[in-house]
Amino acid sequence: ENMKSFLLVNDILRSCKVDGISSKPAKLLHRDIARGKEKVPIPVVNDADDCNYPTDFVYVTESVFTSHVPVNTTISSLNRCSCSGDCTRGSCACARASIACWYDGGGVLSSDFDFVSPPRIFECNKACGCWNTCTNRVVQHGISVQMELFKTAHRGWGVKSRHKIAKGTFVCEYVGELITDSQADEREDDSYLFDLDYKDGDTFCMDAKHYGNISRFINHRCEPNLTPVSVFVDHQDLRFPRICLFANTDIPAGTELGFDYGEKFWLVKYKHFLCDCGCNNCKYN
Ligand SMILES: COc1cc2c(NC3CCN(Cc4ccccc4)CC3)nc(NCCCN(C)C)nc2cc1OCCCCCN
Repeated sequence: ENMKSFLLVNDILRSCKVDGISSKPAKLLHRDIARGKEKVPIPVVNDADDCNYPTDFVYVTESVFTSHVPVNTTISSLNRCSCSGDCTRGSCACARASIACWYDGGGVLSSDFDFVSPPRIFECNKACGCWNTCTNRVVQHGISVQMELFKTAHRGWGVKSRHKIAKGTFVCEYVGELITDSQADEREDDSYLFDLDYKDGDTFCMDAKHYGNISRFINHRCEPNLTPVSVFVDHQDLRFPRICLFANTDIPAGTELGFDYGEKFWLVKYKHFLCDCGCNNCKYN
């Protein structure tokens, strides 16, 4: 008996042996902030302070409405293709509506994709003749990049990649509560707004404060590694583009993700705080 308990204690001591430097492991606060709603888990870690994981929002995987907004989602209004094989050729109507099918076989934007002024992408949809596996279907298959929600030292929560992300990879969609411009004008906390700038008249907005996904935690970067691209899938109502964040460069594992929030954000926020993105050409500090 003595020998057994000795070996047990010995085992325990060995397992919690402290190496030379006390490299405190990051505290895992939650194994999946999406609670299984995404294809991949999104763990929450915090080795910056004693805050718990965020609970002041509802995790949703697609944008939601809290009041009636007239979006045309009739299948008869959908432009569709009648491809039988793969939708990469110029003959695919959806690819043509996007100017070209910008995705390569692996679901990654081709190297000639214009990240400076990106074209709208019309993915193949529920009315198309092609297979669900066709090349022109990427954001509709959801998140496949492994990310982690982590507490930054001075910029609240942030999102980092858990593996290398190749340039052109779809990372995540900025989802939230779809509201009108005038409703947005009444929102006291505008920290999670995203304008769906559509020229002709009624502009809409997304507010990820109360309803959102992992994108709501992605911070601003003056040298962004993500670029928002407007994508249409199961409706083609141009007032409501799906804002999809794609890697605009190769992103090494463990790198914080960020996109350019733009002038409008900083016009409002620079009175309250300056940018702390740490990039060489930081524009707002
Ligand atoms: C801080 O960043 C943003 C603020 C925004 C905003 N702020 C208003 C300011 C006035 N108060 C007024 C107010 C103050 C206090 C109480 C109630 C109302 C209500 C909110 N309003 C609108 N659109 C609605 C108005 C525009 N239209 C009428 C010109 N869009 C915004 C987009 C922003 O970033 C976008 C990029 C960030 C991406 C990541 N999140």
